Amino acid sequence: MSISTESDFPAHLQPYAEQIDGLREVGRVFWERGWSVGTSSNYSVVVDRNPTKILVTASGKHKGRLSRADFVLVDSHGEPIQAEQPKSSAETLLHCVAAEDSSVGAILHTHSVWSTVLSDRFSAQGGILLEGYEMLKGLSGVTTHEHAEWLPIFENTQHIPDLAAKVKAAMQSPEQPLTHGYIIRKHGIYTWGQDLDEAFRQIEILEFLLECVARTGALS
Ligand SMILES: CSC[C@@H](O)[C@@H](O)C(=O)COP(=O)(O)O
Ligand SMILES: [Zn+2]
Repeated sequence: MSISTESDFPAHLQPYAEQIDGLREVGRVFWERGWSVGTSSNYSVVVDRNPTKILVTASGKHKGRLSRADFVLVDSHGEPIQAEQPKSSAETLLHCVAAEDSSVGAILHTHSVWSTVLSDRFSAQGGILLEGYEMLKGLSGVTTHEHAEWLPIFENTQHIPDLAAKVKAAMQSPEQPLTHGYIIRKHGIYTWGQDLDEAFRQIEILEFLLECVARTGALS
């Protein structure tokens, strides 16, 4: 396991030490829960809005063992702000499209077993309906278990700009805008919040609800 020291903490990232340590803690917790095993997942925090600066995990890093150097600052188009940084997440553009909403301050992506399994099981329906659960109230703005949460499923692809364009259109859809997140088929979940705490809480709630759906199916 690599242990980071101040000497390998790049100077341009040092102003963001708090956010970086928050994202490293997310990686440790999600790894322990089996939601971010190996190099899967990516996480980000919006650290500036004028102009937009997003701190995102570097690509291909073990998310349970992120060092302080395993982060990249990108602009709103996913381009690195500073030269000589590691490569940012292969899915950086998915963070950028979510961050276009000015109320979004943090974006989290997990590769849990339940979201992966259910994304395939429900792909023909185009999404998963989560309704009737008390735990729905853990999602921002939801105040009753009678809420019906639609979690859309997008086809997986290795061409992230295409997927980012589809997610962007869905986020701006007047009929059914993406509110709390979405799933990528046989891949994982993306969610977000106004800050890292809110995004963390939302992924916990979504993971819990998906496990309920999956286990309910297994019982019938
Ligand atoms: C285990 S490979 C997973 C990747 O292809 C990708 O989906 C992922 O979540 C992590 O990619 P990364 O480029 O490290 O951010
Ligand atoms: Zn992924």
